[in-house]
Amino acid sequence: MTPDLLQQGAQRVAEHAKLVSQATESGGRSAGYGRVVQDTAQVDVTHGRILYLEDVSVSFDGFKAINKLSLDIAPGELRCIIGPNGAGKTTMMDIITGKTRPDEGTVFFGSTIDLLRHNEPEIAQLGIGRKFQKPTVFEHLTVFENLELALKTPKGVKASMFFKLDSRQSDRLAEVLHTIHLQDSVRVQAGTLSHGQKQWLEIGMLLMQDPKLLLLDEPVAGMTDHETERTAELFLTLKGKHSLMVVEHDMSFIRTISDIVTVLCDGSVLAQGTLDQVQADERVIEVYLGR
Ligand SMILES: Nc1ncnc2c1ncn2[C@@H]1O[C@H](COP(=O)(O)OP(=O)(O)OP(=O)(O)O)[C@@H](O)[C@H]1O
Repeated sequence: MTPDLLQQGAQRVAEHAKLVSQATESGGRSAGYGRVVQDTAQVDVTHGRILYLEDVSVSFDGFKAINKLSLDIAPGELRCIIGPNGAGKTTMMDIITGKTRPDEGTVFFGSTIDLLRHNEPEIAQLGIGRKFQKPTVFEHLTVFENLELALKTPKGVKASMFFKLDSRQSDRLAEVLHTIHLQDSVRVQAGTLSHGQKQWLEIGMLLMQDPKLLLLDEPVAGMTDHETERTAELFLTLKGKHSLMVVEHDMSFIRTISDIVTVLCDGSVLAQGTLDQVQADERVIEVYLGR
């Protein structure tokens, strides 16, 4: 980890603390938004790690899908994960997000939050957002409505109907629209967007909740070359403000966005380093790149 990343992480925590104090002052509806921010502000990254897995294993019917997996991610880092089919990439994300319980091992968010003590909704609330491969936006709603919906914290239909964005949330929505390059499509029905635009909208919906860590599974699969380039720009914008774990098979995309690449194989880390380093590793060539 570089000193830059440490500094970015510390700065992010300070920004969150400021937001929390502002949200508490404004109260009312913003208290819902503040509650989410407060949860994420509690992530202790002073040890330079936002995510930490050690000796994690899980078996399905006797088959070890994850085998003594250890890895950590620094605050603000954009980590790329590659590996052959069946390497355990999805299972690793399932474990981090609470969808799958490991048989053994340690999974920490920051240095104090034991993720194995939390369920899926709690982990999302703590500030870990996940994007699956296929876009899941609300096709009959507009881009604006999709983003607005991502913020709706009040429970129940009636509360949801009368939910209105406060000025902080409106600003956030405008900022997210700009980040995902959809400001010109704000009133467009999501169902009419291109595949790439739908993916960006779904990422925008996650960003509305200001996650500390984003897990993205094959984000550019099915995208045009132009959309892939725009997605690389988007991820480079998010890096530093959020921590990202990106699982992807598209090597030219990985080359554009990556600092450190982790290669998974048979449920554990086979190699780690720059893309050039891992691509030159004989073991990696054998199991994956040279297939
Ligand atoms: N619920 C399950 N029950 C049984 N086996 C499973 C289950 N989930 C995953 N596996 C097995 O665990 C191994 C790892 O699967 P996983 O989906 O995590 O790999 P992956 O690296 O994401 O692969 P891909 O690149 O194809 O998506 C595979 O052999 C898979 O068949």
